[in-house]
Formats: sequence, C-alpha cells, structure tokens
Amino acid sequence: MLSQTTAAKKARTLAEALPYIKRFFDKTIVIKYGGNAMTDEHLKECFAQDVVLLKLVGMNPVVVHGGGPQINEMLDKLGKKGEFIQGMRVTDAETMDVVEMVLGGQVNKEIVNLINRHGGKAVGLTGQDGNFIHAQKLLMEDMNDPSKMIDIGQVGEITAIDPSIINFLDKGDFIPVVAPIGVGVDGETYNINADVVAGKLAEILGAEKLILLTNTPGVLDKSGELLTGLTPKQIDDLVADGTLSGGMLPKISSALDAARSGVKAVHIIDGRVEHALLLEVLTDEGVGTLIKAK
Ligand SMILES: Nc1ncnc2c1ncn2[C@@H]1O[C@H](COP(=O)(O)OP(=O)(O)O)[C@@H](O)[C@H]1O
Ligand SMILES: CC(=O)N[C@@H](CCC(=O)OP(=O)(O)O)C(=O)O
Repeated sequence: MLSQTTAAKKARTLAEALPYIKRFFDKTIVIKYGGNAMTDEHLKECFAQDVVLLKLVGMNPVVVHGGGPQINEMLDKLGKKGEFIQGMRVTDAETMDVVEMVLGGQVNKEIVNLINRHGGKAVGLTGQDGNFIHAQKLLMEDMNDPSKMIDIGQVGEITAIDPSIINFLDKGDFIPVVAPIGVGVDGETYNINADVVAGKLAEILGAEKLILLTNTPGVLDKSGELLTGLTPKQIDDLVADGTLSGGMLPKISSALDAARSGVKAVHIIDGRVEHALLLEVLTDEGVGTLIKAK
C-alpha cells in the first residue's frame, strides 16, 4: 500500500497537469526524437507511453525522428565511415541508400510499432508520402568563411512543406511519425537533418511547442553547466567561441528559427530522463534549455 505522503504527492502531480492539459488541448506539439536519445529499451517504452498519453488527453503530438547513430552502425557494418561537417552528414549515393533504409525503414517502423503497442495509432511517413517535404540540394556555408560553400552530397534543404497529410492524420486518431527524408522536383530523395525538419514542420503547423529530445541535459556552457534559457545573442556568442559544436549546431539554429517563426515554446531537453516529455508538457518542472526568440 502507498504511504499517505506518497499518495498525496502522486495526487498533487496529477492535479498539476490539469492547467497544462487545458492549455494544450487541440494544440500541436512537435517532438523531435533524436537518435542519441533512442538507445535504452526502457526509455523508449517511456517515450511511447508519453506520446500516447498526450494524444489521449487531446493534444496533437507529431513525432519527427533522427537516427544518426543507427545510420553510423549500418555504415560500419558495410565498412564505411560516417563523416560529418558542421553537424551534417556527408551523403554520397551509397550513404543515401543506407539513410533511406535505416531512417525510412528500421527506425521509423520501430517507433511506429512502439507507439502502437502502447495503444496509439501511429502512422510512419517520409517526406515522399503525400509529397509533403519538398527539398533541393543544400549548398552549405562554411562557418569559418561564409563566402565559401561546401558540397556535402545528397543533403537537402527544405523548399516547402505541404502539411495536409499531417493535418489529416492529426484530425483523426493518428499520430504521425516522420522520417527526415525530402523529395526533389524530379523525385530524387534528400537526407535532411531531423532537427531541421522538426523546426520547419513546427513552424508550418503553427505548433504550440517544439521539443527536441537529445542526449545532454540541454545546452551546456564551457564548464558543462546547463543553460536554462538562451537568447539569439547568447547563441551567436556560444557558436562564435566554439562552445556549441557538432550536432548541436543544426539543432540550435533550427530551434531559433522555429522560435522566431512563432512557435511559442522551443525546448532542448534530456531524452535520457524517464518521461522527460511528460515532465516538460504536463508539469511545472522545467527541464533543459528554453530557446527564446529575442
Ligand atoms: N554546448 C553543448 N551543449 C550540449 N551538447 C553539445 C554542445 N556542443 C556540442 N554538443 C553535442 O551535441 C550533441 C547533440 O546533438 P546530436 O548528436 O545531433 O544529437 P541528436 O541525435 O539528439 O540530434 C551532444 O551529444 C553533444 O555531444
Ligand atoms: C544531413 C544529416 O545530417 N542527416 C542526418 C539525419 C538523421 C538525424 O538527424 O539524426 P539525429 O537527430 O539522430 O542526429 C544523418 O544522416 O545523420
């Protein structure tokens, strides 16, 4: 039997959720599930339960997933080394085949299956389905010399998103699970960073919240301390002095773009914390880093 104090604590936590359930009822919440946060079986189950719960209390969760480490694992098996420049994967034709297989197949179906096992109705999509993520080849600016462009192969930048398939799924009981693959005018496919897709999708859907689940407590300063809130000026400084690097670069710029484009709350949070998503959406507990528009 629960002691009275434990029971009272549980009841208080449940009661705390009520104003959040009201506030976010019928609102869209885009959740980026990073490949690095997807490693532990128990945490994956918690994630799926959280997504289903948000849907059942009337919100519209839209999941965008990554899978960087999972792609690396498959490349390793093929004797190929994954290479990243400024947080973006250099994607030749062979790597693109692996990206499509791992993101569009393995990882996407695993998440769909997890959510469905917990009572949700997840539908897996890539940007090709419903022709919804339009992309073109990205020519990336060199951070150290903006006059120089870097060619990283079949990596895409989003040119447009047609959200009708997502809106259709949201209106029903479905939970969209999106793999970050875009399609070009001639039907060619592009590898797009999942943070970029999540940010743009949140903007286009007019999402109330964008939550980026990753494998750090949030954005950390030079001495490894958590930064709970970040303004654009602070972000510029952290990029310039090298505190932000690798995968955090596309993450932070997508987060900032989304905040500036009207997504009301953008959070980078620790996906290694049990039920991090519920804590973020339904409690007063602030976890991670809030990205401010100004
Ligand atoms: N200042 C920073 N604070 C936190 N993480 C950082 C920072 N700079 C770089 N990183 C790196 O960014 C990583 C998160 O990005 P990424 O590897 O792309 O994860 P995900 O798969 O969740 O998108 C962290 O694991 C960390 O290694
Ligand atoms: C262009 C580019 O970098 N694409 C990423 C797509 C997956 C991704 O973003 O996965 P995470 O969120 O787990 O990092 C890649 O190939 O790794």
